[in-house]
Amino acid sequence: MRKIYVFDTTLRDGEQSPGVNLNTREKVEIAYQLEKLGIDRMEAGFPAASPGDLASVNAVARAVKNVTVIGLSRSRETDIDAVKEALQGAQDPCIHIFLATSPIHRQHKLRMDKAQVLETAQSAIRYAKKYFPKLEFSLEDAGRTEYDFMAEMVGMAIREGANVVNIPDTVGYLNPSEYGAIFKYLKENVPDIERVQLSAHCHNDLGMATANTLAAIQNGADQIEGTINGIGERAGNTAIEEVALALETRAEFFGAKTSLTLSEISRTSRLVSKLTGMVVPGNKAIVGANAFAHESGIHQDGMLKEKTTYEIMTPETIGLKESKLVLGKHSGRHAFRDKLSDLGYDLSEEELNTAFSRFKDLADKKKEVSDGDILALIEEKLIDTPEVFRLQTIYVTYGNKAVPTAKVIIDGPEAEAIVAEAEGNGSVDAIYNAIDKATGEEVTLGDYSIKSVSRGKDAQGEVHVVLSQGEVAAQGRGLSTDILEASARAYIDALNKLLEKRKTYTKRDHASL
Ligand SMILES: CC(=O)SCCNC(=O)CCNC(=O)[C@H](O)C(C)(C)COP(=O)(O)OP(=O)(O)OC[C@H]1O[C@@H](n2cnc3c(N)ncnc32)[C@H](O)[C@@H]1OP(=O)(O)O
Ligand SMILES: CC(C)C(=O)C(=O)O
Ligand SMILES: [Mg+2]
Repeated sequence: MRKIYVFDTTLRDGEQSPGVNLNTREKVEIAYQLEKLGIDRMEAGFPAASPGDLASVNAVARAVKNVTVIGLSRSRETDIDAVKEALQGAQDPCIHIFLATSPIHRQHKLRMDKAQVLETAQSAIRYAKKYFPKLEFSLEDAGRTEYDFMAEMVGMAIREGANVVNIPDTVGYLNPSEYGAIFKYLKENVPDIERVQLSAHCHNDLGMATANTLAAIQNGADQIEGTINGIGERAGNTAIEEVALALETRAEFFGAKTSLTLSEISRTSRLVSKLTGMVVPGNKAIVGANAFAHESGIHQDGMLKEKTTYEIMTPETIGLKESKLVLGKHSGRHAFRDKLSDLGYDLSEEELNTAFSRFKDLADKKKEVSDGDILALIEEKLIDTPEVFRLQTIYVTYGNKAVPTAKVIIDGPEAEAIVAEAEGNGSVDAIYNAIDKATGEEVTLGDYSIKSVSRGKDAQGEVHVVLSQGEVAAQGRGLSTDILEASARAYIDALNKLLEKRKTYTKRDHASL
């Protein structure tokens, strides 16, 4: 299996993401984690950019031991001197010099012709080579550079002693076949090309960074450059984790591998996201929260029967504990039963069907149904009290300067709809007064409490009430994404239990008479 070297530039190109600014302590923390991940080379920053970046690169250079530490430099002696200073103390230092080669950059940005670009790069490499045995040279915007000029620049870099030559698609312009073709062309047309490693550095402007990087590997690239989570300038860089997992998962196709410790990927991703403040989208390949999560019933059923039906990689590979079967409105009975069994419930087919239909009602109202939701739903269902009264509808009118009113429609003992309206000193009080009117029962509210049983804006509220009537008391519980509805449900639940208890209380009383 061919080894592909990993050049991580999270701390340099990644930090160029608008809004990201890592201080020295944060850079060192990420650097230690990258070292654990097993990257081969780490670009720690651009020392000429600021004294702070120079100091950070130096701190990283002194901290990590098993990784080549790299500093970026323009083709200028002052920048090279800054890298020299920054990499003092590094075990294995390397300088990375770049100069743009495309006609657009030559004409508009550098205002140089081809000969000047060649000469500027050549003298920079020559100067840097006096201090750095290891040197990488990048042809910035190589992707939009003429083939023959690219070959000329690469040939010059080889003769001047570069160890790695990087062919960046700086603006993410190319497609995989075009990018792959560049590597093939250079391999076939540049004398002594085998004396250097060729590197791929892609940007994701058209969403093709990973595909382009893989195309480069297929066409002979020895090194890939990228960042964790694909962060970076504009739409970002190639996401290292994507390339590493593509090579791992399709090893038979690519015949190449990185030497990353893949089980550190998830941890590294979380750290980079936390310290850069760049949130990883849920659907991001490999490290997104949904990358190993399944919500649809058909997929969950497949997963429960055989994981390879819907997972081409295991979550354990990247250091996650397990895949997630998320219960939501698209879930089916198989996943629901599995969740209940995890929670310690073994329901009969009939109980399961009832619980499942209540779960679907809840799932229609909530994005994700949590374990807490399910426990509440099941426990509520298992208490087998006849529903003398059943809540149909509530309407509440509330204004901080008006008296709250509530209207309830309740199915009564004969399944008849009873309508009642009442006022109260709050919305819940108005609802409870309306229920009292509708049911004709005189009860005393002893206790009322409310708590959230799940998280987020669409969390379910669980209301507990205690009602009493003479010596008989009963507690009830109501669950809903709306706390007023949960309050009404709890009240009616307690009332039904109270009526049931009252029957046995009266019988026992009569028996003892
Ligand atoms: C594709 C990439 O990711 S390249 C890396 C991009 N990263 C960064 O730019 C982050 C760090 N940069 C910085 O802090 C600043 O740009 C500095 C300190 C490097 C330079 O700042 P300034 O001296 O104020 O110059 P400024 O950034 O405005 O302009 C860049 C200058 O460098 C020149 N330049 C650009 N690339 C190169 C290069 N590879 N080699 C030599 N000169 C270059 C430009 O032509 C321009 O020169 P000019 O001033 O003669 O017109
Ligand atoms: C500095 C170079 C390698 C770069 O980041 C790019 O061209 O994208
Ligand atoms: Mg870049």
